[in-house]
Amino acid sequence: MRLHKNLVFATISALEDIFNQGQLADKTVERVLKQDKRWGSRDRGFIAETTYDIVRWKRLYAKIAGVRPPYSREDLFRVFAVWAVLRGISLPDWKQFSGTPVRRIKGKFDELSRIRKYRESIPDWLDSLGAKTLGEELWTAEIAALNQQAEVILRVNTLKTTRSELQQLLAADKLETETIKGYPNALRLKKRANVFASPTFKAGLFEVQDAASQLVAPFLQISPGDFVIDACAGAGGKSLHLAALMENKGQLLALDIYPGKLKELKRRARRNGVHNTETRHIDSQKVIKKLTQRADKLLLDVPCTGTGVLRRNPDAKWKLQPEFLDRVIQTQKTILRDYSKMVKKGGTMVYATCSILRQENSDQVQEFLQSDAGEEFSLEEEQSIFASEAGFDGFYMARLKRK
Ligand SMILES: C[S@@+](CC[C@H](N)C(=O)[O-])C[C@H]1O[C@@H](n2cnc3c(N)ncnc32)[C@H](O)[C@@H]1O
Repeated sequence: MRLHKNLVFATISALEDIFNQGQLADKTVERVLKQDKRWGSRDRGFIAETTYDIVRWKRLYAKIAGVRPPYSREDLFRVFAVWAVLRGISLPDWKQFSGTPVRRIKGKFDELSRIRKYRESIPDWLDSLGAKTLGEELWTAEIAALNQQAEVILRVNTLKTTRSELQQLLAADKLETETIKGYPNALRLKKRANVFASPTFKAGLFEVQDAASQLVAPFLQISPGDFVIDACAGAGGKSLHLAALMENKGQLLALDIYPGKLKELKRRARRNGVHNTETRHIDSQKVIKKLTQRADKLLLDVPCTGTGVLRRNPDAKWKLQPEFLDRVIQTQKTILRDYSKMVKKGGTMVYATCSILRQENSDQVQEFLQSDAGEEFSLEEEQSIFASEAGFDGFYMARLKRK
């Protein structure tokens, strides 16, 4: 592979914003990719994938390069050089790369690869917590799996098409896909591509959604005529799936504390041909109170550390702090206590996270069941999905029944 100056410089700018300005990796990459209209898909792919790669391996590469934050441009070029050397890419004779110690980089890599927190490029506190929570063996496998780049998985919008029809339409658009056993509405892209540019996406025939995430809506076991509440709906990834399973019948109420996310949900719902969904902004506790014992089915896809989705958000490894874990655990407790009141007697609730930490998952559910608010509930089924076992994102879901 030959390195092109403008692509490498664009990558360095992206890294500067992410590492030094604390900007989000996805938003930064999106912005940088708009800088030059002449870039083709391979150029864009290089910038996006290299940036993500270096974000993912930041601790390891910075240690090998011997640089510390805040990173100067020279530091970032050194980190970039480590990335290139470890991938066997020969460095061009630009002044930024002069004197790169290729043999030393390889030697340091071998030495640091023996220590998990460097090899997997994770903060000390997260490494200790993961090992304590999951046990050494599972954590070692899990963090390695969470450091792999996520594949592109689509969820077929069954309100508008079928899986085989979509597969054919995508193939006509040069997007080859394959089905995944055990995931009835999923298609895996054989080769990474920008699916959002496809007319099939614009026509609402699919959404991009990880296979593990596609298990959550069916886990709620909804029937078409149900009154369903998705209480932490965000921009509606799972609401759209719920609406499709409901076959546009019954009623789906999507709630969130951020009206901007609900606006995006409405836009996506229009594209998806969803007609049974209403959004409501939670601007006070009254919104929840008014819905007391109304829901046949309630989904609590609560805010969490996102430790199960590090494959797609590698910068979360650096943004996440122990204090955030404590705070989010409190938020989850409050949501479970207050929002569970919306479930009818005889109704069902699913509590879900994209975290692999027990503290946010089964511990929360057990504590809820033993509390006053959880008195009338019993646990019907729970499922922990690990990236190292399933090959998809890490997820947790528990289905509880109200007596
Ligand atoms: C894991 S995300 C939900 C993702 C969404 N269900 C999806 O599938 O795309 C959690 C959501 O909870 C929302 N949230 C945070 N605190 C909340 C609260 N107290 N009540 C309701 N929603 C809340 C966040 O804004 C965020 O959209």
